[in-house]
Amino acid sequence: MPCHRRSGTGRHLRARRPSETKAKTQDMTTAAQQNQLVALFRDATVIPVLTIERIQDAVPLARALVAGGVRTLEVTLRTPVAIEAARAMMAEVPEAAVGIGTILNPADFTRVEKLGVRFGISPGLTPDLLKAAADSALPFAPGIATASELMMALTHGFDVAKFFPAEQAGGIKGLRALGGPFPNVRFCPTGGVGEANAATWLAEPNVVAVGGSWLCPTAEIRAGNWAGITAICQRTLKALKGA
Ligand SMILES: O=C(O)C(=O)C[C@H](O)[C@H](O)COP(=O)(O)O
Repeated sequence: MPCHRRSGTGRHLRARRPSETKAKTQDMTTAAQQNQLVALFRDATVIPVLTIERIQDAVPLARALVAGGVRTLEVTLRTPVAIEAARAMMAEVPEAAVGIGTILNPADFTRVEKLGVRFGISPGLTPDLLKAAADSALPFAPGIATASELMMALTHGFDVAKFFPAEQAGGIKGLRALGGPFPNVRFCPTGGVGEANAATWLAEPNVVAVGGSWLCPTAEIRAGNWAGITAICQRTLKALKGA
């Protein structure tokens, strides 16, 4: 599939900086990190976008998702307990591959890279955020909705991107149009993806995974309906297997 080719942006190597908790080493390139991310995303297929309001929900929620076969989790920085929630999930639910979403600026990135999470995601990008991410060892997928944003991401070596908001920013037709000039970019569409259309998105050759909140509705989290969340995950994965 053409989507497996790398864009070959030729990342320069950077020296280890002792001040960073998780330093980028001399033999590490952004391209290698992007390949790690592709492997993780492909394995995940679906990535729940989690908004955790109460710290005590973090571990049972992660367990419910893992029980439903969904192991790669995006904890968004939308709530004050997000960082603590990610820490608790990593400590108590080692089967989960925990990442952080809604990274909006370099300060967020710095907080996140110290956590030891598997990946970072943002809904959009800024030059400062891309620079922070390119200097870091943490695999990162910037959010893009336009060709210009994608070009900026590529300039910094990022050829795996979150396409956000996927449905609202052109849907499958929009993604296909972007695939023309950028055949080597791999995408994780998020925003408006759900049980009804996940398979359609995943059938696109340049889509490595889809993300969304449908796997973990706020109402179910608030109600502590962990069995219900497990059931949504199982139903979704079953439908995708049959697709
Ligand atoms: O918070 C973030 O970091 C985001 O980038 C946005 C989320 O990924 C989408 O809002 C999820 O969209 P829905 O699945 O339609 O709810």
